Amino acid sequence: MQTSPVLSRFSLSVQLPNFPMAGTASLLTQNFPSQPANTKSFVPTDSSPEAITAFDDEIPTIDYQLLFADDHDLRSKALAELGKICEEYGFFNLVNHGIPESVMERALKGVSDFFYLTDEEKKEYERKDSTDRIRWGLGFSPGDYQMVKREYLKVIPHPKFQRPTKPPGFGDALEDYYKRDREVILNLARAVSKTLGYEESYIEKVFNLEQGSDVSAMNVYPPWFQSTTPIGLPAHFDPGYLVSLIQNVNGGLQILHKGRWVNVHMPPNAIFINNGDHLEILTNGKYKSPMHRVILNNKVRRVSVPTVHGPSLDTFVTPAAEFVDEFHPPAYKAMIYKDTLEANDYHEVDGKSCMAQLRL
Ligand SMILES: O=C(O)CCC(=O)C(=O)O
Ligand SMILES: [Fe+2]
Repeated sequence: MQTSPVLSRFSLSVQLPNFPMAGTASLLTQNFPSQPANTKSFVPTDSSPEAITAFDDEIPTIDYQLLFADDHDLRSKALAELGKICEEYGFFNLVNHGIPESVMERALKGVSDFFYLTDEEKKEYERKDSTDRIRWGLGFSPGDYQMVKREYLKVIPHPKFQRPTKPPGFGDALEDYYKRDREVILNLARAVSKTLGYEESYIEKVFNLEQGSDVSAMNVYPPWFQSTTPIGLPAHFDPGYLVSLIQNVNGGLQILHKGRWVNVHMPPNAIFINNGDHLEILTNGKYKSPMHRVILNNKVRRVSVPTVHGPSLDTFVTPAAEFVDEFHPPAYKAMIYKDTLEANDYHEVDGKSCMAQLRL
């Protein structure tokens, strides 16, 4: 892996102009009683320019086709590489995954268009209950609910996708992408099972993926949001076993690797994958879930579509016996997947993590 000694500084240097809050101004005067009461200890307290700098280390790449190659040697080599990356990094760019660029573009365009709807139109999806299947909302600055950093739309692609009905065609575009994304992730889970020494259906069975709970929290980070800090989404971990992410422009996502922040650069048409908390629990800490955050960029409007792929809601997630012995005692509490999400009030991506409660 090539390591750049050069710190790449985001050009914003925290001098964000006081642009008017286009499109969201009226929302800011409203009360959002269901916002999280706190953002826990993962919120970085230091958001000075130095604190948001990150390195441009190379992000590992996995060629999806090679994981399933007919050629035994090619396949074994690719699986060995996948295992090493899951253990040493916990994230990678997935290329050659077979999802047509047009499918990804259509989904991203749909998300972008959704966020251009009027506040009135979007408010139909404002949160009413923590289990709402489609939910739109604003992400705020830690500790300051006047300071908007991002807008999000959350949907549940699986087990039962309930499509947003506007703008026209958006639901279909999402459904198409989610279907293909899920296929890729299920195959990836098979490959990951093998890297752990199990038969390929291991994760599928132990997490009951037929009824697997997938959650997609689409985001837009417009450049005009007023900001005293450049953090668009505070540092956090994702639940689930694997998380997939696509975006419309490169840059903004940073991930913690070996104690330092790394800018996530994605080649065109790649899908960014990271281990989720529940893969970390299953492997008793072997395949760790990486901490990540989003830094605002005041030049571009960035849209991202992360999808958390999780066990079925009733799965009792516990470290697998194969990863526990007298030298490796269980490092995590066992808990039903739904309860871990509920303990977090379903705010999977708002700077909180179930891991704090699950680590022993
Ligand atoms: O927008 C991004 O790049 C990342 C979003 C994220 O981490 C999340 O939604 O969990
Ligand atoms: Fe995340």
